[in-house]
Amino acid sequence: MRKPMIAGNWKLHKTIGEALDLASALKQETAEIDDIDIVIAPVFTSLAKVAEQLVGSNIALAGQNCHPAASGAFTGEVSPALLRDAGCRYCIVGHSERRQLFGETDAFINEKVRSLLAAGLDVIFCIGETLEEREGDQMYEVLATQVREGLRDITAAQMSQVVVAYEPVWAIGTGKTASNLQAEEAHAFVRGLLRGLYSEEVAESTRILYGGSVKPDNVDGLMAQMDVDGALVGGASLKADDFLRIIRFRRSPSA
Ligand SMILES: O=C(CO)COP(=O)(O)O
Repeated sequence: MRKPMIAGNWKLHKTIGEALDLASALKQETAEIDDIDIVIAPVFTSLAKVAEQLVGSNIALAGQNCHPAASGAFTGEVSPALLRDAGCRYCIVGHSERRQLFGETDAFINEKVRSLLAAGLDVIFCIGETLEEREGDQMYEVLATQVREGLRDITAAQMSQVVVAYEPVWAIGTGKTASNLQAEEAHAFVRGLLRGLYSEEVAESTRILYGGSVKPDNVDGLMAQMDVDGALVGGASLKADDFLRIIRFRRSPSA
């Protein structure tokens, strides 16, 4: 049984004060929840303060990005060890915004994954196709390449520290969620890739989150899909009420 994960990617939003307010509201309301992994990813400048606020909570902290190097002349970058030092347990890598807006390649993303794992952080590894790729029947090929290249040299044992997030680019910030069926098809395909690259055990134990316009009114249907193990939430994670409703998704009777 895979433990569900609900993660909030705050992207470039919120001052330190606003981040503390939201983290405090979430902490209060999730004190009793222990059957779901809850993660939030504020901007770098808020991490250390939010970490202090989250002590004693059920909420874990994630960085939104990192540089693979441990230290050095990399102006503007943050290393996995520094994220850990700031209180992070996770880091998001391979987000489509990083791939598209900052030109990140599969090879660079792979370097980050390896560096994060070596530093003892868990990885939320994002993949997803663009609308053009989907409509051009390239979706499966794109996902296969992203998984194979992004996870290159990651061992089966290390996969216990990796969560995959399927985020179709056309569904991010657009209000166009993938249908339950579209999400399930992609997730089942990704699980099949993990089966081929690793083993049945790795495929069955790795969590695959869905991301792209997850909202309170569509989370239940998505989470009812067999291969959807959680959500990576952007816009709706910025409001306590919405994010809490997503955390409290209704489980389908068979789940
Ligand atoms: O990119 C996302 C999470 O990483 C999804 O963003 P939205 O939920 O705003 O579509």
